[in-house]
Amino acid sequence: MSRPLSLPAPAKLNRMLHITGRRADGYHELQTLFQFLDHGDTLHFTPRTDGRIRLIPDIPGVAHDANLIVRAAQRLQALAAPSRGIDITLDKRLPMGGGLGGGSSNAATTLLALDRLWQLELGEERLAAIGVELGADVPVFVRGFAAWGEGVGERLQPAPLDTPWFVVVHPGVSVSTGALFNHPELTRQTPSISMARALQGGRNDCEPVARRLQPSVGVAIDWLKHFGAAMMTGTGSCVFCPLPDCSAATEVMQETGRQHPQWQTFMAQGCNISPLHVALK
Ligand SMILES: C[C@](O)(CO)[C@H](O)COP(=O)(O)OP(=O)(O)OC[C@H]1O[C@@H](n2ccc(N)nc2=O)[C@H](O)[C@@H]1O
Ligand SMILES: Nc1ncnc2c1ncn2[C@@H]1O[C@H](COP(=O)(O)OP(=O)(O)OP(=O)(O)O)[C@@H](O)[C@H]1O
Repeated sequence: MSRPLSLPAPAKLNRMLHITGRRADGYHELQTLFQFLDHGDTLHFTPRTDGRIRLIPDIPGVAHDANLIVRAAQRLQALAAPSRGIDITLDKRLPMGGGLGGGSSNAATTLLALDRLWQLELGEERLAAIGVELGADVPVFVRGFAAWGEGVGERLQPAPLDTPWFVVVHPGVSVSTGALFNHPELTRQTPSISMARALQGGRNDCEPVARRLQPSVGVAIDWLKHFGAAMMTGTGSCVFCPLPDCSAATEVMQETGRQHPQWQTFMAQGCNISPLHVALK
């Protein structure tokens, strides 16, 4: 059997996130700065010739056909010869529903991997268009550059972000993206700003509602604020704090582990080119 193609599915952070409006279909218009982390899941792809799509292992609580990896593979299989199949092994490291975009990143890695392995040559624009139907964060992972995102996050332009180290905390609870976006107290009318202004620093409009829905999110943000400009990513529940270098991040991580052993904590560096795209080069 041939060796599998192994590719990363990195996490993303929303370095700021403003909600500027709500579309007729209920989705919210955002302005956000996306950045990748050099930390995430890994997927291993081995082609089959019998048209089967297999995922090993399935994610507990996520039905096979609901898994974004399987859905991404099915979308591309519809554009390929019917004999094209794939075995996909998933090493999951990212907490689910944590605002790190793990599911979207898994889907994007699958789209780029199968485009290559099945020689479809669809290109990133087409893959991003397929991806946005799977999840609002898929396009940024397909494009692979740190970005200023508008619309629902699908209108992207490169953003020259700084690349600090981060300590990321999952405070042991999850925030439902749907419940947060439907909450009556959500700020939905932040005036639009320029990317240049956003790069000077911003907030996450989802934070106050996330604190209400899951008070542990607020505890984690307030803890990390002792060390730097901590905030929440996406709709939570993960929170992050930028630190100047690896040793500062190590210290904060160790102190967090001592004081809050119940939280899941990791550290990683921000990257403006996705580790997926580096691996595919
Ligand atoms: C908030 C972000 O994390 C920013 O990066 C993403 O936009 C969320 O993306 P996601 O988790 O892929 O979300 P989706 O699976 O597309 O949407 C989940 C649900 O959240 C709501 N939703 C999502 C994104 C958005 N811009 N407006 C919304 O109102 C919708 O009710 C939707 O049914
Ligand atoms: N391959 C997958 N990995 C993770 N979650 C998946 C996957 N496929 C489907 N899902 C579903 O998607 C939900 C959201 O997962 P994900 O990890 O992307 O959330 P998130 O980090 O909050 O993302 P976002 O920042 O886009 O809101 C999960 O709770 C799960 O039910």
